[in-house]
Amino acid sequence: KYNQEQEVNPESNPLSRFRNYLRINTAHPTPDYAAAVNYLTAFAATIPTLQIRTLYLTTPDKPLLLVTWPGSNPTLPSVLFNSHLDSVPAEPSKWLHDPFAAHLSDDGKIYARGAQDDKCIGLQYLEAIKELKTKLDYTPLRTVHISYVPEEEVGGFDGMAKFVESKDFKELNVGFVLDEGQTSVNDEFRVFYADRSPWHLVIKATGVPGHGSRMYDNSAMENLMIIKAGLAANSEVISVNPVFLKAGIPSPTGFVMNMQPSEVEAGFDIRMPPMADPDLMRRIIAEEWAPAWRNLTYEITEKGPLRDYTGRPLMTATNESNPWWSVFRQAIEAAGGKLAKPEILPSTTDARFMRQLGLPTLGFSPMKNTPILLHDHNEFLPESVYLEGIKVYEHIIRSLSSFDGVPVSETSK
Ligand code: MET
Ligand SMILES: [Zn+2]
Ligand SMILES: [Zn+2]
Repeated sequence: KYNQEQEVNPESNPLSRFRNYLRINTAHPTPDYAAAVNYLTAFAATIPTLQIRTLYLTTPDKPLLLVTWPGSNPTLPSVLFNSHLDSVPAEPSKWLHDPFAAHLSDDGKIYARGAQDDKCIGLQYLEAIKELKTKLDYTPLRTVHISYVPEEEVGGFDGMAKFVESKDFKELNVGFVLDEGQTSVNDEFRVFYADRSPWHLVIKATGVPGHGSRMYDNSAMENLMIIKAGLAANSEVISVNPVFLKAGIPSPTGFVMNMQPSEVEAGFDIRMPPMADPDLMRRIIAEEWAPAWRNLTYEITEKGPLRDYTGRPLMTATNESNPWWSVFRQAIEAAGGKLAKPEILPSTTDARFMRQLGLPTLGFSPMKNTPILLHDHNEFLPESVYLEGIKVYEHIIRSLSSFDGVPVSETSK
């Protein structure tokens, strides 16, 4: 039965399946979730014993696909592998190849939006299970779940945030989670024990309007310019990046040039590492970046949790106190891989919602010797890296799902 797909389409192999998945346009603002879910469902259905369910936690246009490989001891906590269905948008005119054509270059690179972030892992999970099941006839001890969630790239609020609150999630009895990670530019795989939490900050300056030729104090532009913003070098510090500016008085030919505006606005993407003190940050914004005495007002939107339900920073232990950590690390070694020192992810993933529950969650995508192109133009993944990733997941899924150690329910510290 598992050869059904090959019989229907003899051309079907891991690389063609990956490229076909990449051709489904799930980029915002109009992600085709239904097509992605149908595609993954059709492939998962070719692998024996997999159970497939689609959940609707918000509206019918935002499905969540759940694939389950039942373990021989279903009372043990399960292992969850997560990936998101959606992608950030792409600007086709700035790419070498159509971002939704999954073009294969002569040197073996697959170009597509989502190639690294994170359609690779979504299919690699299934390919690895297919190998374990159909070639090795392996049966897991613990149940293995794969979740394909919508809306990660817009904050996860209609996706993973709803899922972790659901009865369906509780019934999975999850003990450990692997979610997406990031590319490594050298020969070591990277692994992430925390994310940074995003804040959106909009600062609005008002000031005295006036003739474009005058040099007076307290203009809106001058007030905005006093904002102190810095660029961060690594993921352990708070980063503040300006992402938009709104200013000027529009005219039919562009902007009025000889009037100084009375209002200007700037938006910042702030990323808070898990140890950051949110109260201190709020105070710095209020007192130093947007002081009212300079006619500055501001609005902060905190896009997700910084602490778990017991008040602790959202970090997963990567030492002996977390038995899943050793199992994971050994699996990478068994696959012939080297692991870099665990890091905080500079960006943000749905992992934060699972860490908030106290679930040990690592961020990992098996991509090495590859430039970091997430959210960038010309995102690509070499075929060889994709195929090696399947082998790595075979080791990981096998090790985690056969781990018979005492599950620790509260291991995130
Ligand atoms: C705003 S929530 C995070 C969305 C996306 N994964 C990012 O890191 O930018
Ligand atoms: Zn991602
Ligand atoms: Zn992303």
